[in-house]
Amino acid sequence: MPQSNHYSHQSRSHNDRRRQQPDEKVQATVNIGQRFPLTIRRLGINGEGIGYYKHVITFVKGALPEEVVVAEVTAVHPRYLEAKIRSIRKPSPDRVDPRDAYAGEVGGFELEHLDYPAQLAFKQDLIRQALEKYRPAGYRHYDVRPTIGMTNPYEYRNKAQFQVRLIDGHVAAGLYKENSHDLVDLPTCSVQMPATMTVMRQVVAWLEELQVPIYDEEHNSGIVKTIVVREAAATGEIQLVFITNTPKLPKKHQLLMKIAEKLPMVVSVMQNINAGKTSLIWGDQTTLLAGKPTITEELDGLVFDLSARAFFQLNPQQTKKLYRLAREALNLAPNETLVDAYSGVGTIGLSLADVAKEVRGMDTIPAAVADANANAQRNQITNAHYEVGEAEVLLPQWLASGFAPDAMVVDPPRTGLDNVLIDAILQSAPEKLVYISCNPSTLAQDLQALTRGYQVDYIQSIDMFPQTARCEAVVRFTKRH
Ligand SMILES: C[S@@+](CC[C@H](N)C(=O)[O-])C[C@H]1O[C@@H](n2cnc3c(N)ncnc32)[C@H](O)[C@@H]1O
Repeated sequence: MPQSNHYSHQSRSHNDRRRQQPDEKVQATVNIGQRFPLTIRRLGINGEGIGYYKHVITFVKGALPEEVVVAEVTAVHPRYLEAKIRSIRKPSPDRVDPRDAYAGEVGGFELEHLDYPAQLAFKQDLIRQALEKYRPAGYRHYDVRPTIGMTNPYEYRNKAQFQVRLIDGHVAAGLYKENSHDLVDLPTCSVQMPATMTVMRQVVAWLEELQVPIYDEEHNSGIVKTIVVREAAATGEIQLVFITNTPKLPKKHQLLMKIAEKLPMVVSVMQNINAGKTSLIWGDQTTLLAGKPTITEELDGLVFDLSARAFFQLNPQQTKKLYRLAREALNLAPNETLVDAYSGVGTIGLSLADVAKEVRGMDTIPAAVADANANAQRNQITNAHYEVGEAEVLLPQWLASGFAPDAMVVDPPRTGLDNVLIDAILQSAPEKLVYISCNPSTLAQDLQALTRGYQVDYIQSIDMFPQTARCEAVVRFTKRH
């Protein structure tokens, strides 16, 4: 789970400046291990409770607004403190017991102790907080709509990518503790689609039973490093990938026989070879062990063949809602051309191709673009085309060659839009503009620039990752005339 820094509501340059100016007063008066009572005022962008100890902003993991906790300092930084909860003197009425016992230990469960309606309110509020920090003209009038949640905010993730290690002589599969390589075994996981966990745990049990050598990071020995299980929600097909240290996978035939006999939903078994000590999970070479090389997913009538490395949104139920929001916001006419910028495997643009004259998209990852064009073909879509390149380079080139899009959807990574791209958007001024954001902070910054040429009609947040602090939003703009 990617983590942004605590000051991510502030401008990047401001943030850097603060880091270069140590506040010696804080360092001199506070020690690691020091304890004090603290009233929590709000949640930060990573879901930690925020309080002020002698005016110094203090981030307390697991604490909730309105709680009074005894905080114990775990890190002293030039301008802020990090702390853990020692005890809770006054709990929040929104505090609930997390379903996953390990929720506070590994990334991806930052809000599991917060009641779901309060999680949704937090995500709406994060956007408001970010906008207030930047104060773009007229921000107070923005219509920041209540976050669209899930009826069941569990069992939504279609993919489990778990590290495999030996712990006390037993095969464990799970996630690392934050900022470490200490593995936490996950026998259950409330946010995973149930079949992904059934397959994961069964395979782990067979690895142990057959005594398949498990990777040992310290000695760079052993073989199985990671197991990836992905389910196509619409068809129920599952792909299983063994990521290994060597091309050889001992007991391969026994494993494949057991999988064929006991796990009929697994229609694709792959092996990816990633040799040696490396921080990368995937290696370059992927081979087919059994079944077919892809699983078939469907989204709003479109079909996608997903290979092991292909990107696909992790929450299929909410992805449908997200793309419908984009469709409503763009409200395309049949004679309009659309740019799908930061297109990934083309799912947004392809889902809109039926209501557009032409879709052009781009992404920096060649494999994603190849998938996008293959996905277009697979669905007999002839008016969509994807190119490899940076949005900030390709869009100006397209404009220079006379292409004048009527509509544009941008879905950038957490870093937001490049300034050159913002200038190109303002210059070409497509009539319709929709921004899909996964980071309220950079969204707020980009809105400041975009409101030179556009007005914000509304900001609709949608919860793509319940139980986490991640926040996604769709912004609809209207061009200023
Ligand atoms: C949030 S994902 C969007 C994926 C896609 N729109 C979807 O719905 O699945 C952001 C994408 O932007 C791509 N990307 C990152 N920097 C880029 C750039 N400068 N120009 C174009 N694409 C970029 C990444 O490769 C990634 O696929």
